[in-house]
Amino acid sequence: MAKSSKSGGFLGGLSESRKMEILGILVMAVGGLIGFSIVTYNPSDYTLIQSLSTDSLFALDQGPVLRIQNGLGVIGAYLAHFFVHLLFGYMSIIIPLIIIGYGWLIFRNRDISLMLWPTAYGIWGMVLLSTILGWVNTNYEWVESVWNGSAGFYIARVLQNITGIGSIIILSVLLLTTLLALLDRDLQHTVERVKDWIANVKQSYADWKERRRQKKEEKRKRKQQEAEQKEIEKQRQAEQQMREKSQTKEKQRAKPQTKTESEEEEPEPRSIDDIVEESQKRDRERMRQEKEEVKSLDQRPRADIEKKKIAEDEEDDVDISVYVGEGDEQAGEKELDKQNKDKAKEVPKVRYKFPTIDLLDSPPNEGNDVDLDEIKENKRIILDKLKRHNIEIRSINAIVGPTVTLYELDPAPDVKISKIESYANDLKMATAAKGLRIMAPIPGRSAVGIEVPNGSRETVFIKSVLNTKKFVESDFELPVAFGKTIENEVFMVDLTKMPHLLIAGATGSGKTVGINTIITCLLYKCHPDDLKFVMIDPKKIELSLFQKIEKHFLATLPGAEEPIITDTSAAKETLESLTKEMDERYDLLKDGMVRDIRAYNEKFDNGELDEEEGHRHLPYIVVLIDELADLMMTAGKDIEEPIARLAQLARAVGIHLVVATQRPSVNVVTGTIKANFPARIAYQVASKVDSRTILDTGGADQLIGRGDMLFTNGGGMTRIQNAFVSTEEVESITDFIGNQRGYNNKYELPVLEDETSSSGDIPDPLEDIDELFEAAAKVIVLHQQGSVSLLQRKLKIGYNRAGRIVDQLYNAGIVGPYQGSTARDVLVDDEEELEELLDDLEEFER
Ligand SMILES: Nc1ncnc2c1ncn2[C@@H]1O[C@H](COP(=O)(O)OP(=O)(O)OP(=O)(O)O)[C@@H](O)[C@H]1O
Repeated sequence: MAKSSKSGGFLGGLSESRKMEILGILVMAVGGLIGFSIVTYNPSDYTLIQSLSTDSLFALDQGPVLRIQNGLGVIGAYLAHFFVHLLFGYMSIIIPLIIIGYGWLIFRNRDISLMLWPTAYGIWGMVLLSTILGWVNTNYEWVESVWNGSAGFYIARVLQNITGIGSIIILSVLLLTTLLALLDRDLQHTVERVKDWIANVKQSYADWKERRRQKKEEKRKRKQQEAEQKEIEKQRQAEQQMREKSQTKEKQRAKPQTKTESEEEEPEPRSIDDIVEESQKRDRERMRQEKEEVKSLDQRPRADIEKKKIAEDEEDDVDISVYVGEGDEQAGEKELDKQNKDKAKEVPKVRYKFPTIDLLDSPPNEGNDVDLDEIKENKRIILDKLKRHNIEIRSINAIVGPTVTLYELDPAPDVKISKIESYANDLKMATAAKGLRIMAPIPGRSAVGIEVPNGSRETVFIKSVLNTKKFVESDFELPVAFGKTIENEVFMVDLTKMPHLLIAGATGSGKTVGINTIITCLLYKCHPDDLKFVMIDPKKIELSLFQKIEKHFLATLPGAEEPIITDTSAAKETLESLTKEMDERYDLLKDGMVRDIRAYNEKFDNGELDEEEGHRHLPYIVVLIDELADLMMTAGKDIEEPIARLAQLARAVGIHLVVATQRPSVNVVTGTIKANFPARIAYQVASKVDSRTILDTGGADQLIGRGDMLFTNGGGMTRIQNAFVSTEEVESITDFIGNQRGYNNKYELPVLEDETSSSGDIPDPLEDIDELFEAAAKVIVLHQQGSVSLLQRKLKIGYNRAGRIVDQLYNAGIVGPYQGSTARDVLVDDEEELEELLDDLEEFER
């Protein structure tokens, strides 16, 4: 009793944590000693200790005890016998390791439940390994029994008795799954990784074969060229010899008359004037022929000329000619992949494979079957209607597109073209067509156009658009092939030229598919080093598929919880951060003395700009907003302002906006937004008013949905059938990209200065003043620009430190308050004034 109270008193004087530390050390020591006894195990020790009497342990003569080889003496010999011989052989070392693990956690005062999984894995691994070794020992005696111990041996025996030779298969499978689970908790992921690895090996092998083939081909060509060269040389020499021979013969044969005869044989030397005149004659002839050819062609714009006339109908007095555009020339099946493979090699920084064309569905049939009966019927109705209103038509061309057929009417000279438009509703009723669009006149022509939807429409598959020479060979920076025009031509634009795009369309009209088309086009042509997306999706589902390409293509704020922004305040913050990125990029461009991102990247890639000074390769950033209305309703001006600012200025620094909305009302698509988005797409909208809001004219209300769209870039208007890209296709592309390793660090947008800490008043302005404060003040006054990024670059310091210094400069009255994404004003005009201010501050400090 007394003893225990005494010890309690001794321990009671220690803090709880110290007690734990002592306990931890004790536990670790026990583990260490057991481990020591196991590693110094010697089978002969046990026989020896059995022969020892208790007396010998206390005898001064240590003779027999000294023969024990275990490092922990007699106790060690017993312990090692128990763990190694009786239990799991040397594999039992795992037990003391686990004990040490527990000891460490106790010592560090951590939750010992952290050891639960390692304990379970450790014990399981120990039993499994010793059983496998026991199995090997039972059957082949390759290993000594000290490796498996009696328990391992026994379990292996029992297992073999029950399952025969299958026992080793069971053990192998258990070992494999344990290893996989240890290496990677997610087995599916592992399978994917193994598959990916195999694919990479295959790819490398194919690349190697291709390179070898190319080398062989080059060698063969070189040899062939050499042989040809030799042959030519031989011929030349032979001719030379012949000429020399014949000349000498000639001279010998008729010396007196040489002059006249040789003059007759050799062609008359031609003067320069003769040659010029001849070539002019040839040019005149060629131009005459070309003019003839052009005359024989239709005199309409280029797109129209390529249409193929497939039928003519002269049943009544008005001719109708039916044309179907031939479409763009298809590229070879693997041409895009090959080109992309080469492109990927140009960026050795990251191993990246472009999505391959076989991830896309092939169109089931080539082209659209033209329904001539339908065309004749429509012609009859149109003519009939117009005749009743005394409008005479001389001829009709029908151009059959994937979704609609355009009837181009050539009215008699005395017909007032605008009159035809007023009969639109009449015509609509007569043709029973859902969306009938009348162009009176077709811009720039004296013809009237009536677009009537086809009875059966053709789906324009994305593959049939991407796998064309036009797309594959395009050298646009951000090529987007929306789909096909009425002439069946691929309609392609460079997003960098637009430079921003506003999309509107009622729900279900094909906006999301349209955005997916844009992303798909870009993914098939742009390397992740050159392109990042910022995806804002308040509807939360439309863009979620692209989460998988996060590691490659998405740019977010540092520490952002979701790669796709769905929440309004995060959207606002991201847009503001983008304006900051824009400002920083402008600073970089200014510093690099270039005018746009293309020239900047060229200069940087050529090593003309110093990374140390903050220069970096700038990827294009495409900002996608799927549903502007949701953002505008909740945040209004806060969202509108950064969008307008980006739209006004971001073009040169490679930031492009694609903004979509299903509610093209004036409070969503405001004047400010509209003014900054010259390129617009309208899918089907509910009313003419909506159409006017987005296109400044009617027409979108007459579209027929499912990707039927009108595109305008400020000038004319083009009707396009949007290419269809299915969810499954998007999934395969994103899986293909997402399963690759990607970048170690995501592309992060700049952090916004915390308004509260930046503009709020800090009690003591000179508290913890930074060592670089003075230097920073000088830089800022010299450049007359109060920006954090300037300090980062000039002083080579991190963002946070630069931000802190700017706060201190603000408190010292050197720069003005925080102004969102623009740099702060500098309140000190020159160095002299700065010196005075700094002197005052020093005095104040004292
Ligand atoms: N280019 C296209 N070709 C063929 N079908 C299309 C095309 N675009 C859209 N569709 C069809 O129209 C449906 C609706 O398209 P989508 O989801 O893109 O519309 P949306 O305008 O985004 O609608 P919401 O605003 O409700 O999301 C698609 O599921 C698809 O079946």
